This record gives sequence, C-alpha cells and structure tokens, in this order.
Amino acid sequence: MSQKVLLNAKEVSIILHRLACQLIENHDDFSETVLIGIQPRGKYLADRLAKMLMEDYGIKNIKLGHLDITFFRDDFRRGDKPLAANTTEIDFIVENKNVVFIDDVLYTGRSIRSALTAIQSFGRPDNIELLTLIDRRFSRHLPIQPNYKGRQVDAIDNQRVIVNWIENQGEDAVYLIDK
Ligand SMILES: O=P(O)(O)OC[C@H]1O[C@H](OP(=O)(O)OP(=O)(O)O)[C@H](O)[C@@H]1O
Ligand SMILES: O=c1cc[nH]c(=O)[nH]1
Repeated sequence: MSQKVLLNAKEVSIILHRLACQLIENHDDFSETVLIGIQPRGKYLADRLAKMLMEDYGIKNIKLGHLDITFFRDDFRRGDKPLAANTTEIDFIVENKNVVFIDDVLYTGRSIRSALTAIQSFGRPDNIELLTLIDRRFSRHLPIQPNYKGRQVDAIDNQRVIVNWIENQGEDAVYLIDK
C-alpha cells in the first residue's frame, strides 16, 4: 500500500491557525455562533480549533458540540457500512445561531447532507457554514461546498485521505493512501 504525506505536523498547525483566524474574522466574539464537530472524526478538529480559539486567541465562551449522523445517513439501512453510532453532545440552543459544521474531510458531501438533517432536531439555525481540513474537490455527489478549507486535494476514487491527530493516533498528519 503506497502512502504519501499530504500535510506534516507543522503544516497542520499553520493551517489550523489560519482557519481559526478566518473564523474570528467572520464570527467576531462567537456570541451568536456554535461549533459542531461531526462525529466521529470531525470531533478532533472541532475540539482542537475550539481550544486554539480560547487559549491562543482569547475568545471566551466558545460553544462546542458534537453531532452523530449515523441514523441520518442515506446508506443507513443498506448495510453498506457497519453500524457504529457515536454520541451527540449539544447542550446549547442552535435556534437562530450561526452554526459551523466542522469535519476533517469533505468528499462526496453525503456526511454533511446527513448532518444538515440531524441538526434540525435541535432547532432552526440562522445559517450553517462548513469548515473542513481537507477538501477532496471534483468528488462531490451533492451540491455542498466548504466555507473554510485547510487544503484542497485532488485524489482518485481508489485513494483515501487519512487525517491523524495527536489525540487518537499520536501525531498530527494527513496522508493519501492507495486503497
Ligand atoms: O463527504 P463524504 O463522502 O461523506 O466523506 C467525508 C466523511 O468521511 C469520513 O468519515 P467516515 O470515514 O466515517 O465516512 P466514510 O466511510 O463515508 O468515508 C470523514 O471523517 C468525513 O466525515
Ligand atoms: O478520502 C477520504 C474520503 C472520505 N473520507 C475520508 O476520511 N477520506
């Protein structure tokens, strides 16, 4: 299996700081904004960005949640994937808020489509944006695009982008692998 490093730890760090600054540019003190990490892998990126916003940029009271999309996927009853639900943790109101979905990779857009349905149970946000570390462009099945992206990647269908975080894999790095 061949493997190529797309981003090393230093590059991930630079990109995370840029994304944090772009969020601040658009969301000011975040008083009307909530960050939602899409489970399972968007959680790591969302947690990291929230920590950075608070500790490195002095933003107080970031509202951070995690959204499980398992039962909202369009392949849910098809048996295409083993079922492994995660937790949803949203202990604030999303009604009339600016919601920022956060995920590590945007590929077909189907996960984000599921998230758009799942969030409806929590109210009607004013608007929803999408932040992704990796945008696999030219791969979309749905008209969904990121508002904030770390790096655009061209990859073919039998390749996969893998995002590792210190918190789960012991390193910050992004790889492109041949499946
Ligand atoms: O835009 P999409 O095609 O939905 O792919 C993006 C999703 O894929 C990954 O999750 P996961 O590995 O759980 O899902 P996957 O098996 O569909 O790639 C990743 O963390 C995104 O959530
Ligand atoms: O390359 C891809 C495609 C979907 N999801 C991932 O995590 N990586």
